[in-house]
Amino acid sequence: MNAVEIKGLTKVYGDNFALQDFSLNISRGQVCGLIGPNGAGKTTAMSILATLLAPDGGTAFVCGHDVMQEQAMVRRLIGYMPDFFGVYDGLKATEYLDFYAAAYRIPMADRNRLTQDLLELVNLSEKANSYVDLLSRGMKQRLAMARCLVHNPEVLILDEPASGLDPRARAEMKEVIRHLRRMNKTILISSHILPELAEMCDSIAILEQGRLVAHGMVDEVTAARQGTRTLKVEVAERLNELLEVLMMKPGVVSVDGDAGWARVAFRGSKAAQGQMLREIMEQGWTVIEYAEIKGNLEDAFMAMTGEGE
Ligand SMILES: Nc1ncnc2c1ncn2[C@@H]1O[C@H](COP(=O)(O)OP(=O)(O)OP(=O)(O)O)[C@@H](O)[C@H]1O
Repeated sequence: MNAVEIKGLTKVYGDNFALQDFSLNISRGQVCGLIGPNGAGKTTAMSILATLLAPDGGTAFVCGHDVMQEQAMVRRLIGYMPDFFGVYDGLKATEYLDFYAAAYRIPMADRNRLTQDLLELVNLSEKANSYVDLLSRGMKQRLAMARCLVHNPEVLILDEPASGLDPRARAEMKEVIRHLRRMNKTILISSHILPELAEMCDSIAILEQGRLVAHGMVDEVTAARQGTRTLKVEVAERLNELLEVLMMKPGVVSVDGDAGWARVAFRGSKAAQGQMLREIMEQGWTVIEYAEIKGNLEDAFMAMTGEGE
């Protein structure tokens, strides 16, 4: 049985598909990186898995339990770290963890040891008596990570745990995640920072506009992406309409718009690339620039997920 089984998940807001027929399996003990640009649907997928949001279609199971039908069970099995969270003023780090441990009904006699162990795990022991609102951002993120571990969950759902951290704080966060991996936790972790995720993940799933565009072991996805080129298509007018048209063209993997130009992830022959240019010109666009954005693999990944320039 997979630790996470997502099948055909769909979530619609008005006429915007936050998730469209999204399927993903994660085996036990695996670390899966969920990559995508802003608005791709990562938080939506994670909120559904965390039982906090109902999908409009599809199913999701955590260790065989249905997130819609067996919410209490699923909540015991998961540790969820949201992308935004608050900390309480006037609580020290130990009190903060103790509060959450009490909420999970951990016996009082065990809580002292538990909070100490968790603080050690996230390398915050020396801040045990510091007020949480006075901790640095990186420390708060690590404390939040400790918080989602109080009930020793099987599966961790970490929504951009490294966002906004400086390189040193990111490295510390990575170390914590490596440690959790060694503890055989199943982890779904989202990020914009693919190279960092690739290092610590077994598999990678790439979401674009609510759809899964690639999924596999890190090496497989990396190899498959090597055949993908990023094209710059600059037009004089009607960019938004062009984005929609391009999305329908053969070979186009994803599209997003920038200041006056479209960034197109394209997989296909040079002839197909030329054909695409001919078609958009025939459809009335004045194309100012049509060029391949060169870069290394990491740049290509970043471009694919809307982060590259
Ligand atoms: N409550 C909501 N009401 C309306 N639209 C929403 C709501 N929540 C999310 N969306 C839309 O759903 C899409 C997916 O959003 P989501 O937050 O899941 O993306 P994301 O990949 O987590 O992005 P980010 O990297 O910015 O956190 C976006 O287009 C977003 O605007």
